[in-house]
Amino acid sequence: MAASDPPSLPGLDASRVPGLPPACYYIPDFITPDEETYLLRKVGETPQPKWKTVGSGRRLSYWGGTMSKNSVLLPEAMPDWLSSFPDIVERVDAFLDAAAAADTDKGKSKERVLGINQVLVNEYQRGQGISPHEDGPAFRPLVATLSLGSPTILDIHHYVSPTAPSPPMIPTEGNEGRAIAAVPLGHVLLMPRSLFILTGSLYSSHLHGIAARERDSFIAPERESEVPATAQAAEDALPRSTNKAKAEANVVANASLAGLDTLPRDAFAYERRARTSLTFRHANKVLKGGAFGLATGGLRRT
Ligand SMILES: O=C(O)CCC(=O)C(=O)O
Ligand SMILES: [Fe+2]
Repeated sequence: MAASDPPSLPGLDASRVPGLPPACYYIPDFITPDEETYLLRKVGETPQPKWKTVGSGRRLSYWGGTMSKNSVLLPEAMPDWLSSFPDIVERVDAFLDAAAAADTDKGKSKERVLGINQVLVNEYQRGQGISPHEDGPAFRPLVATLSLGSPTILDIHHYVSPTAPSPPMIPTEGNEGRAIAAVPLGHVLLMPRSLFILTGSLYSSHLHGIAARERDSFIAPERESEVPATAQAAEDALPRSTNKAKAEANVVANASLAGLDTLPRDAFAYERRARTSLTFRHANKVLKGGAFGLATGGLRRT
């Protein structure tokens, strides 16, 4: 597999988010509540100088190394809290290897499907988001994101062709001026402890972002069958959402994978709390020679 080829993950077919371009996958409860608490505590212990504040105040930190100006990873050892207990880096890598190995050809390959060499931690306070962006060609076109602390909704955006007739657009930031459609292509509900995997054309020719807002409302896509009569009692017990709430709610493409399809098709809302995400990825170019290479290679830290 060339570094730029999206992997095939046949073992994850049942977790593929329907109704979106190829491909993204949603795995609920990838870690336990105890592991979530532990990881949040360790992120909270991050020394101040390791944080970088960006955008509307969101903080981020890099583990495993930082990228040089010319997109080369300047490697550093992964901390124990990501590599030993919990063995989260190995767990994500092994999970993806197993998903690819369901395809017999790929099973013979010794190369890891992702081969995590960097973990990006994003910490969002209530109301903060991340503007639509691509993760870019410096990384293998497969990323896995673990969510901690609060649910959120991730939006998938698409570019509009410059010849499209007066499309509604949103301002672009660093996307070579390409216009982005104002209305996202789709939404994915990211619950705490879930793993979200983004690859293929969703990685390489779409954008993703999180709207800066304090509450999210969402609804499952239309279902083929109506709620069966036997579910009526359960349905009556729940507050019904108004038509207005339904019209304003984000239709979340992974509703069935997140277990929402067992509920009446109502609009749900929640207040966002602080959320931390851990994004596992593979930088394609890594500086060889560690500190020596750094001293002699003339690479500058970003
Ligand atoms: O917080 C997330 O789930 C997404 C983070 C992200 O897309 C990024 O940092 O590139
Ligand atoms: Fe991203």
